[in-house]
Order: sequence, then structure tokens, then C-alpha cells
Amino acid sequence: MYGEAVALGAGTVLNALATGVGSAFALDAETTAWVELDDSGVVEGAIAGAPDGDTRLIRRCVERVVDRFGDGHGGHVRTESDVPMAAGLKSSSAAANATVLATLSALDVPVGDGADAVLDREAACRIGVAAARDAGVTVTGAFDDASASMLGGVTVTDNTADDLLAREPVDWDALVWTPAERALSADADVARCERVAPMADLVADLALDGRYAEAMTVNGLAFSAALGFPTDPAVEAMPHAEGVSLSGTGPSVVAVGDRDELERVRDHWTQREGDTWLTTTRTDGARVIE
Ligand SMILES: Nc1ncnc2c1ncn2[C@@H]1O[C@H](COP(=O)(O)OP(=O)(O)OP(=O)(O)O)[C@@H](O)[C@H]1O
Ligand SMILES: O=C(O)C1=C[C@@H](O)[C@@H](O)[C@H](O)C1
Repeated sequence: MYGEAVALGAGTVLNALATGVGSAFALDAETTAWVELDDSGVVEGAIAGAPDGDTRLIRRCVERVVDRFGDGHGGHVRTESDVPMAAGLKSSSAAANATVLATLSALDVPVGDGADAVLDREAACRIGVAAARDAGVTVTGAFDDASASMLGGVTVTDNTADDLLAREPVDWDALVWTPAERALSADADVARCERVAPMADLVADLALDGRYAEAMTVNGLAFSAALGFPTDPAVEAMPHAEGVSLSGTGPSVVAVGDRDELERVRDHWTQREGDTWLTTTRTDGARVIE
């Protein structure tokens, strides 16, 4: 009983830590999960390149799918990822979505919009969100990040109800800067984020109006200030990018817009320590590998 699936990392339009409403867009950065089920009743996990990595999230994803669709199975889950962990690029959502889809595939449960499908990808995504809450790796459940990773494009969600408010395809080039430091979402200063709630409401209005790039720039200024990250990378990008923001709870910064203009931003950002790379948005989302 074997399954394999891929899900995407994402960047932030609106951080949900202030009000519960959030927005994110899928990036071309993939996490793959391999799941082998057996009759052991115990789930073990491994993360490629991180022998001491915290596997609670991916093990809990397998357990939740097995509880609902399996028969007391245990087994083994392994992930491998292009998405750096705890860097603001939704590594947890990508790992959860890939693991949920791979486990469903191992159990031969069809996912999607087809006539034989038992659940659609949005419902599969909610299983991963529940597992993230169980594992304590999220503040709000991060349905914004998880839905972007699973469905592709940009999504706007109300994480207090796991409600999908909007979803649109977006076709942008994106520039990502990831410094070496790491910031776990679960450790973020939520009280500081709540202080910028009026700005978060404004960002939500802009996003629901389809003005995603401007929304993310306002988000970046507000949440960089709240969480204590520098705004210099955003100020360097603003003359060239359509939008730029601190992503998630940091420390990565993502700019979107025209590739030639983003190459000019790259000239600034590569002078900083850390990794800077050009990528694109993705509209296809997560998939099972048959
Ligand atoms: N590739 C992976 N395989 C297994 N578990 C992972 C993987 N990536 C992340 N995780 C889990 O998610 C946790 C990090 O979650 P966190 O929300 O802090 O990071 P993030 O999703 O990258 O950040 P943000 O929500 O700010 O974008 C890790 O401690 C680990 O438990
Ligand atoms: O843990 C959470 O609830 C979240 C973490 C960050 O990625 C945020 O960007 C997201 O909106 C919510």
C-alpha cells in the first residue's frame, strides 16, 4: 500500500495572525511525500536532510487519513522538499498536503472533481489543517497557506471557520530572499500582530478587491513592524516590484511582478546574506503521483 504526492510552497498576501483572515499564493517550490502503509498500527516519519526534524505533523496527517479512510494501519512517511523549513514559505502546509494526498493514494481513495472522487482537494486540505492544529505547528490553522499550496493560485480565507472566501489564478514572476535564520510560526508574537489588525482589515479589503500585489505590500510593512523584521528589502524592491512582503511569520521576503524588474531587485537582495532566487507562481496546486 504505497502512495506518493507533491504539494507547493507559497508566499503571503495577508498574514492571518492579526484577524484570522489570511491570503497566500502558490510558488513553484515543491515538497514530495512518500507513504507506505502496513499493519503495524504505528506511524513513523522522516524528513530528507533533517534527521532530527520534527515529524509530528506528517505522522499526524497519516493518522488522520487512516482514522477516516483506513483500518488501523501504521506505516512510514518520508518527505523531501525544495521549501526551506520554518522560513515563511509554508513548508508545513506543503508537507501536510503532500502527506495527506499520498496517504489517500496509498489507501486507493480517489481525490478530485471526478465522478468517482470520494473527496475534493479542498476537503483533503482541511485534513492537513486539522493535523497542523494537532501538532501545534500553527496559530490559526493556516488554511490560507494550505489552500494556496493545495489548490494553486491565490486564495483568501477565514481561518477561524476554515472558509475559502476567494480563489484566483495568478501568473507572476516572484523573487524570494531567505536569510539563514528560522522562525517557527508557533513561536510568533500573536499579541503584537493583533495590534496591526486595522491594517490587516485594509489588506483583506484590497485582496478581496483583487488588488493582491498592493495588498501584500501593505501587509509586509505592517507585519515586518509587528514581528520585528527589517523593511529595507521591501523598500529596495518597491520601485520595481508590483508587490513585496514579509512572507508568513518570516524571515523570507517575496516580491512579485515583471521578471526584468525583479532581476533589478535581485541585484540588491544578493548583496544580503542568505539565498535569493527567482521563481514563478503556480496555478495547478498539489497532485498525486500515479
Ligand atoms: N518537509 C517537511 N516535512 C515534514 N514536516 C515539515 C516539513 N516542513 C515543515 N514541517 C513541519 O512544520 C514545522 C514548521 O512549521 P512553520 O509553520 O513554523 O513553518 P512554515 O510553514 O515554513 O512557516 P510559515 O507558516 O511562516 O510560512 C516544522 O517544525 C515541521 O514540524
Ligand atoms: O500559523 C498560522 O496560523 C499562520 C502562519 C503564517 O504562515 C501566516 O502567514 C498565516 O496567515 C497563518
